[in-house]
Parts: sequence; C-alpha cells; structure tokens
Amino acid sequence: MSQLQQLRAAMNDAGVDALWVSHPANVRALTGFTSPEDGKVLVTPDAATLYTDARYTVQAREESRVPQHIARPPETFQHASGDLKGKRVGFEADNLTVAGLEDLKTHWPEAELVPLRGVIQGLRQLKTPDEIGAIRAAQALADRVFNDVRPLIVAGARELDIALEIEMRLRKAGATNAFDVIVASGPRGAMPHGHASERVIQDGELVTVDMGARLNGYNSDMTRTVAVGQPSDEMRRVYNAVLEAEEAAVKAVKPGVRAADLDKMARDILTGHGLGEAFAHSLGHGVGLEVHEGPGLRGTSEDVLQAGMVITIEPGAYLPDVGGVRIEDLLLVTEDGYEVLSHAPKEPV
Ligand SMILES: CSCC[C@H](N)C(=O)N[C@@H](C)C(=O)N[C@@H](C)C(=O)O
Repeated sequence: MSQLQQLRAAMNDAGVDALWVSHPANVRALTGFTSPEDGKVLVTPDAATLYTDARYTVQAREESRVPQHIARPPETFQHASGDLKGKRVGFEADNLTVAGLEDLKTHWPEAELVPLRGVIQGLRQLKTPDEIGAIRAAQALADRVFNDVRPLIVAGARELDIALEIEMRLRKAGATNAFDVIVASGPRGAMPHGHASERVIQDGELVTVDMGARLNGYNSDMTRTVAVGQPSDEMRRVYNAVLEAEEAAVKAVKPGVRAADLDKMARDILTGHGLGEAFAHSLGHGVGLEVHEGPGLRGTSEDVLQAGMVITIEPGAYLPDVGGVRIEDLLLVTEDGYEVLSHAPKEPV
C-alpha cells in the first residue's frame, strides 16, 4: 500500500474526510517536493494537491508526485474550500500555529476542523527501501567525514575548527549538517548539546562529537566520544560504563521489543555504575526526514520496534563541571534483529 493509501486508511480511522498537511517533513514525504517549508497538502479520499507559490512552479512540477496548485493565501484556501463544505477536516495540531488555525477557520467556515496528532509521523516510522538507502548514504558520508576529521581532534585545536571541518567536508560532498555539530570537550562535555565553542581542547580530555549528514533530504545521526591523550581514571570509568550500556542496548534491538524496555535496560546498567542520574535524556529516537522522529526510545514511550525502523541508540552520562560521554549508533531494525549503519570506530579509552 502506498503512503497515501495508508494515510487515507488512517484518516478514515480518525473520522476525518480530509487532512490539511502543514508539517514540512510530512509535505515532503507525501509529495517529494524539496521546499516543503513553502508547501501545504490537502488530502481527500480521491485527491491530493500540493499548494505552493509561483517561486516554485517549475520545481514543484518537476518534483511533486501529486498535482500542484500554484497560489498564495488567501487564494490557496479559496481553491481548497470547494471540497470541504460540511466536511470534517483534520489539521496537524503539532505543527499548525494559532494564526494558521485562525486562517483555516476564517476561510473554511463550513468545515469542521479536527485537531490530529502524529498521523503521518506514525506512517513515516517505517522506512521504504529507498528511504533506507538514502539514510544509509547519509550515514556513510558522515562516517567518512568523521574518520577524515578524527586526526584533527588534538590538544590545541578549537572545538569550532573541528565543527567547521566537518561542515565543510559535508558541504563539499553535496550534503549539509543535519544539525549544528556538537563538539564538547573537557568540562563542556557535561552539556549533552554543547555546540562547538571557541574552547581549546586540552591534553587528557574527552571530546564528544555528535554529527549528522543531511543528504537528499534524509538525515544521519552519530556520536563518538574520543580521548585526547590519557583521560582521568574517573572519565575512563564513565566512558566504559556508557559503552557497556550502549552495546547492551544495541544487541537487544529486534522487532517486538518495547522502546521503553530498551531505555530501561541502558538506564539500569548506568544506574549500576552510579550514573543513573547522569543519563539526562532518552536512549534514542527514530531518524529520517527529521533528525528526531518516531519511534521514541524513552521510558514513557508506547512504541514497539518493527522491521524497517531506523533508530539511534545513544546513552550518555554528564557530570557537571567534570565532563561527559555519549556514544551513539544509527541502526536499522531488521526482520531478525538489527544492522548498525554507523561504522566510525569506537576507540578504547
Ligand atoms: C538538536 S539535534 C541533536 C541530535 C543529537 N544527536 C541527539 O539526538 N541528542 C539526543 C541527546 C536528544 O536530543 N535526544 C532527544 C530525543 C531527547 O532525549 O529528548
């Protein structure tokens, strides 16, 4: 079944006659249009229309899998309104702004507007072979760039220079950063999202590098923590505890496993090392058109792993004023377990 057919079945289950799609990653997933921030899609039982403006006439015609209508609001809404009188029209409550909802109410007074959450995101959790190929290519590039930049992570280098090298090499290869590169050295390692600063890396420090490539719209995500010289016994202990948790959680990945149970497994290992409180985030997340998408690998998650999901496993431990460690791999959930897509080496510390 195509994604559009699956969506129509999900719309039926949700009791709506039409869906107004405004979340850019969902617009891209449904249409293939590569400027989805400037697009919307109206899905009805027998049609799907991409709405964008005249800046994209040629691009939309070349890229979109569904028919396009070129207009700007309010003409966009007027064009769509004909199909919607007396209908229940879903909108993406996670994405639509208050002003956006006001516009829908103003222009579609005879429609009943129904807030929906995560309908398309749910479908996007299972990747097609083409999507898996795209994520695999993004991660292969990220591995290559990380390996090329690794020798530059030495005492005397600035975090910013490492991040810049990564970004430049990704861009030269036709990709971009999936997110601002995280390079957090020494005590800055205690910040899980410590974006690269002007700090100069010192001998004896751990350096956490978290990076992703965005290639053809699809993202990768990987973290390595590397040692510059000989780190303290305390930080080596933390590193090895995080590595133990990471490897255990990776080995447990297979269809049918509850995401919350995986999170607990890694958390219990770190707790056993006295680092439970230091693990300040979830174990992982899905990756695709967005860096963070479903499934959520966290304690409160209801998600169950299925073959075709692409996920991260990324335990960490963060000690304020001391430092931190995160180790993250990108995995494809397969019929009989998993395939690790990230191949940059995890160095012994
Ligand atoms: C701002 S994008 C950063 C991507 C990074 N690789 C990452 O995923 N970091 C995790 C610690 C994270 O942000 N996890 C989220 C899902 C969370 O725990 O809420």
